[in-house]
Amino acid sequence: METIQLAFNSAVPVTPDLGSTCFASLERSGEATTVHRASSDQGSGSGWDSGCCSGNHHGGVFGPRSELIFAILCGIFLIVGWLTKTFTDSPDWVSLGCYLAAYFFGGYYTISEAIEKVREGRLEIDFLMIVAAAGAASLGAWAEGALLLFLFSIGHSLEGYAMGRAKRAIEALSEMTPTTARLRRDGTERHVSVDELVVGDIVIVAPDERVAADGFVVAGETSIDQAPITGESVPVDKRPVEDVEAAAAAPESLDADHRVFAGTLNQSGAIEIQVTKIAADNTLARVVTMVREAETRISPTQKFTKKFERYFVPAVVATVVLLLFAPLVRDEPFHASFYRAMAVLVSASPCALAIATPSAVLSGIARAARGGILIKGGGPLESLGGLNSIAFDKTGTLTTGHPKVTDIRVADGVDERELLRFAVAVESLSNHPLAQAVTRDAQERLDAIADEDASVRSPATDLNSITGRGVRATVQGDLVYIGNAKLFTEVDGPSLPETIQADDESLQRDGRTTMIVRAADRYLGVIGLMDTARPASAKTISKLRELGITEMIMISGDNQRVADAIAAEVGLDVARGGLMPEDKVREIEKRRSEGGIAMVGDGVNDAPAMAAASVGIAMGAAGSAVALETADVALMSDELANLPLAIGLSRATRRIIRQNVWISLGMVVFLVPATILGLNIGPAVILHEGSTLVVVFNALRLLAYQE
Ligand SMILES: Nc1ncnc2c1ncn2[C@@H]1O[C@H](COP(=O)(O)OP(=O)(O)OP(=O)(O)O)[C@@H](O)[C@H]1O
Ligand SMILES: [Zn+2]
Repeated sequence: METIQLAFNSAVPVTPDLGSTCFASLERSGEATTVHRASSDQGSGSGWDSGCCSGNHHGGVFGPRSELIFAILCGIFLIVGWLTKTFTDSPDWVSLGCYLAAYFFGGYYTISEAIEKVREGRLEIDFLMIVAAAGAASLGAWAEGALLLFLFSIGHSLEGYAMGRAKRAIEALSEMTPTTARLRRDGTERHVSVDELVVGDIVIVAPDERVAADGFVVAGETSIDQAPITGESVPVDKRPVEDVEAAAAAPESLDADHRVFAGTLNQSGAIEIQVTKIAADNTLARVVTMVREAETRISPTQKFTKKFERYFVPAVVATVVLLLFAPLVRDEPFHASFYRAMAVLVSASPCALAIATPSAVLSGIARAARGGILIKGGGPLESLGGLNSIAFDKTGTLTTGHPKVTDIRVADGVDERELLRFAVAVESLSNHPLAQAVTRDAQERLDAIADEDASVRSPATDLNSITGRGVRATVQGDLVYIGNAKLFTEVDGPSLPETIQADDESLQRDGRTTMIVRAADRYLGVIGLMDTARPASAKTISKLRELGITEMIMISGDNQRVADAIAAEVGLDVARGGLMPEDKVREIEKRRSEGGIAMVGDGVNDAPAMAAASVGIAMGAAGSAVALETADVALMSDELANLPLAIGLSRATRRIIRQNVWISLGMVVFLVPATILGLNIGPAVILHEGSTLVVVFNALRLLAYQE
């Protein structure tokens, strides 16, 4: 019976059936994926359905390792049988008994699998093995038959075991979340299952405990090891939010020092958190689901190998049938021809080829996930490894995304307080990073220069954002516009006065992002903001350059001067400023045609550009559901520093895929003529299985990939 253990949520149908690509599955089951649900009697072995040559983990009397143990028993009986026959005078039935036992243990899983596949109309290599072994027995060549079964079963149980390892590396992620939480409700504390938690619950997290739910801190201070989610090695400090209601209303816009994620490890302080996501919906659960889905997406190389097999399989079948007619042209008994044909079939079965890419993709994705990088399938993984250009968004990607108000230039005859009040009223409705900075800093300045009661402030209504330009809202009946100079060339009303224009330009020359404020027909002034480059950006860029990324550009909606300043600071070649989202898309497409290009953004307003790129990479995806869903590659941490790891790993994966394809094809190319010319089925099986194992273990090296 073929089973695969889905450690949890067995409703997720995501098991690639590598088997459907295997030779000899005389193509009745051409579908790409087949689902094998866990059967309840299975142990903990999260096997991998490498279908092709079985390779599954079978449960059984010895638990999840039964298949391997059976294979070993087969080998032992084979040796004992051979020794007694060769070196003792014991009666024949002793060695025959041993061989029969060897047949039983070696053939048990092979037969049950072959039967199951034949029922599904698939004729695979296990069936051939049985035929060959039975043929051997009927000719009295018990030892040879047992050797075949032994080699076949040991090879495939090892292969299944190895693939299970890669699979477990992913499943391990999901085991990070605790199953129970300490819930405080109605003044009492009790342990409940995490599935019972609802949004708004207060959960207590003790020191050295894993956080039970996604949420934000409402009491206590601590630092948290977020490595399971973001791959960051340094714990992140956490402190309570100031305004619980506001935090609950918009948990996604909270800073990293308030938000916590299920599965991360609390360090020394006890904290209370308010739950923002139910268990099934938390970041880790979503990541695990996506990683599982990712494994099933077919990569370009896999497409190629499948196509190859479509032509290859019929060719081999034809050859084998021809070989069966050898006695017509050669003087040899039929069983010799039959054996040769079987040996050719084994040799030509592209098991190694079928598993070459999926094993590497699986290991690569698992290794990336451990580093806080979610790669959504073999496609993105392979494209990521082949990149030579990367485009970056500016705000929140290369810069911290937390701009500060640095300058306030008031127009002649305007009271600074008026400018600030309008700005705060309007921008408090927007959640653009610039707006957040204005709301915070201008309010602070307002508090400093005019000790007024904030409640008398007139609120703004009807906020409209004008993409790439700014915002519009109504305050006390006045239409207020805030945005860049371009905005005011496009909207009705008086055009930009020269003084304002001069202020705007002088601020820009100092590398400031600027916003001009106009209420009704009056220009009130210009606000200058500055965002600083992330400390890690420059180092990351130079690492990427070392990795051989030749072209790196910045595409920004901010003005050209700011774009240039930041680009120079972090070491980018080209900066394009003043771009609308559609300009960004055009910029990407222009470069895409010259080869692969990735777009790195924070996933909020960069979605079109990310979609246009060969690979869309989102940063800070742990904090943004949208970024997590839409990107091809999601860097869970809000750090660019993981990008070189992602690219290095993808390159290594591509390299290993290439090696694997050569190894598997090479073995077929060698074995087919060799068996036609007389190589025995025994060595053919050893080499065939050997190449399959080499391919899988080669792929597993990726699990240990270091930057
Ligand atoms: N809420 C706002 N208030 C004032 N001006 C704004 C606002 N939103 C956008 N702008 C103006 O529009 C410009 C472009 O904004 P947009 O959000 O498109 O930039 P972006 O492409 O995300 O920028 P970056 O490349 O810096 O990430 C800003 O530089 C600013 O001048
Ligand atoms: Zn095989």
